[in-house]
Amino acid sequence: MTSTRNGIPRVQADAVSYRYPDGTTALHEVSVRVAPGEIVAVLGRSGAGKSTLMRCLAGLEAPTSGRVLHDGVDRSGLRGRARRRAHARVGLVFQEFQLVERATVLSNALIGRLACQPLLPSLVHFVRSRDREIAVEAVCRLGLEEQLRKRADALSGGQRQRVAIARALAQQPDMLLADEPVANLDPVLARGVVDDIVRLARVEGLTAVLNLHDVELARHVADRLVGLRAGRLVFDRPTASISDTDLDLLYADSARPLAGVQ
Ligand SMILES: Nc1ncnc2c1ncn2[C@@H]1O[C@H](COP(=O)(O)OP(=O)(O)OP(=O)(O)O)[C@@H](O)[C@H]1O
Repeated sequence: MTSTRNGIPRVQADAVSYRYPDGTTALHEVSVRVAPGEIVAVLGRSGAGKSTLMRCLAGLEAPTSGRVLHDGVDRSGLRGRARRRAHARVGLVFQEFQLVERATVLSNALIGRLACQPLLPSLVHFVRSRDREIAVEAVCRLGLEEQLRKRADALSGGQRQRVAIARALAQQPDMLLADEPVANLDPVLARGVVDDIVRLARVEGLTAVLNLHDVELARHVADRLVGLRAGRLVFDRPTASISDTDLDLLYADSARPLAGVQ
């Protein structure tokens, strides 16, 4: 458990359980706290509940029981503009990039700005010059200035994911949540993109929570590792304190006992 100087985590899950409509319970009373500026990687086997936890932390799903607090506040009751503002504070990056393929890099980044606007201007795609500046700056920070006017479908996989990160940064979030952000990329590109996310998070003082399949990469970049197994929290500790044995047990066949892991 990590707390900030004033004791309030950037995001926390308190005894979060999540059950899908078909009855699958994906999370069982998971509690996690992430301090401002902290880089946390979520690990676990396929089906362990990583994406579900990410979606709960992002506020995209409401827990079946338990609660999620952002800066100490439960945002689930927010509606309208307050809700949009709250959502804009969390920048999301997904495996599938989710770009508008036929739009330019700049237009895709500008979508991040629309998330910060009141509903009406965003519906008519009204773009203020300040929004454009912020979007251009985000694209440049990802090293894509040469590609500003290119269409998203004309970019490589690594460049496309960088556009998705630029879109998230253009929201000027205080937290980045990246759910398998590099699962579609080769290992070298994957490392480059994750390094970019972490570098930018550190420079901007952003909190970052990453769901990563590559354990070594996670160990390399994260301050803390959260291990999930069959929807239950197995560990949540500083990276340096997680041993190979902890990781072996996290990924072991379900028939094997979990004794000794905490
Ligand atoms: N829409 C859904 N409806 C029903 N069950 C679901 C749904 N999405 C996920 N699940 C189930 O919830 C559990 C957790 O899934 P989740 O996607 O969170 O795991 P994960 O650790 O992210 O897996 P992966 O690494 O394969 O993406 C799994 O048993 C999965 O089958």
